[in-house]
Amino acid sequence: MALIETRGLRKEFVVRRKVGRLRRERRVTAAVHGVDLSIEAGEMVGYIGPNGAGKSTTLKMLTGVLSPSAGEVRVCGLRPVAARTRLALRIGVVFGQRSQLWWDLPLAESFRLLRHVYRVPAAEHSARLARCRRLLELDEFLDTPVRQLSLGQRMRGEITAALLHAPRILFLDEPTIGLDVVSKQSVRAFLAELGAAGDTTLMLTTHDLADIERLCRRLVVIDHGRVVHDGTLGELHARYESRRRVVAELDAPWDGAAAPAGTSIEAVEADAHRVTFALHTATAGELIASLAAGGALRDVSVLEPDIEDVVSRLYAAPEPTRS
Ligand SMILES: Nc1ncnc2c1ncn2[C@@H]1O[C@H](COP(=O)(O)OP(=O)(O)OP(=O)(O)O)[C@@H](O)[C@H]1O
Repeated sequence: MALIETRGLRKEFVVRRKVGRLRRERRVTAAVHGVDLSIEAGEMVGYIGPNGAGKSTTLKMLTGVLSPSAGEVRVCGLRPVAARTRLALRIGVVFGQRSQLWWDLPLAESFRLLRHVYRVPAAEHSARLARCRRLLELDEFLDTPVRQLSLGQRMRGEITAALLHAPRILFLDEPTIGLDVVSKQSVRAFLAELGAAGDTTLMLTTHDLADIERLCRRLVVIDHGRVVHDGTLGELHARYESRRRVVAELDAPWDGAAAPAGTSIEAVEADAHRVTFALHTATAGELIASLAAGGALRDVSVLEPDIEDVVSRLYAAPEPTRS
């Protein structure tokens, strides 16, 4: 059985709306609308979607915070709500809004308390903590009360806290939100190493697609509570016909000729000295050879398809074209 398994997972919320001065209307909305997921041990899965798509609601059901309205869910073979305490020993959770640290205590004290909460043998605990201290560079603020930590420092503390009991799955809800560039890179590098080691399964939600590019081979996209894509980033690019591009810098202005076979022209800039080609069936090599044969080629760069671009097209796609 997969480590995370859902079938027809659904969550409805009752929303009460004021209508006129006295009346209240009661409406049921489905935040998660029949999600099927199967995630194997060791996978690193990005769970993305526009605002209000149902990402956090799904994570809450997977971690036992919310009970589903319908459908089946098993995480580490357990029903999350019914077996919440047992599940807590097998999963780690980092939800940006909620802290598992003690606000008034130094970070190191929170880690010490968590060792007792999870009953982790001292030697194992200190080995894991030492690794996080080194990789997440915690030492300079270990003795600082949590309330005085910067967001980036606290997030590094939260990730450590979630890992000290060696969970099989780490769930992260927006782990890099609000962090500066350096902290983002440090968190991503750490999670990449954690995932590469293969013994922790990662599932993360994010609006920062650089997180996905860096960390996740598999991408599950949800919109209006339904899964609209489940596959690799490469498959997403193929499905939305993302193209590699070649930017050619020319000695002489582009003379307006047709694009070489298997390519199209996307932009002509810098007084026609810079031309951007999209590759359809031609390879970059064929295009460059053809331009070089024309004589005026000074420099080229090849641009990989842009994840922001393909995801914004996916979010904007009308309902029927999604699968
Ligand atoms: N407790 C609640 N009561 C009523 N509606 C809710 C509740 N929690 C979430 N919703 C609604 O369910 C939908 C999905 O919300 P959810 O927080 O799961 O989205 P999300 O994909 O995580 O969004 P974001 O990217 O903005 O965090 C939204 O329309 C939201 O307003």
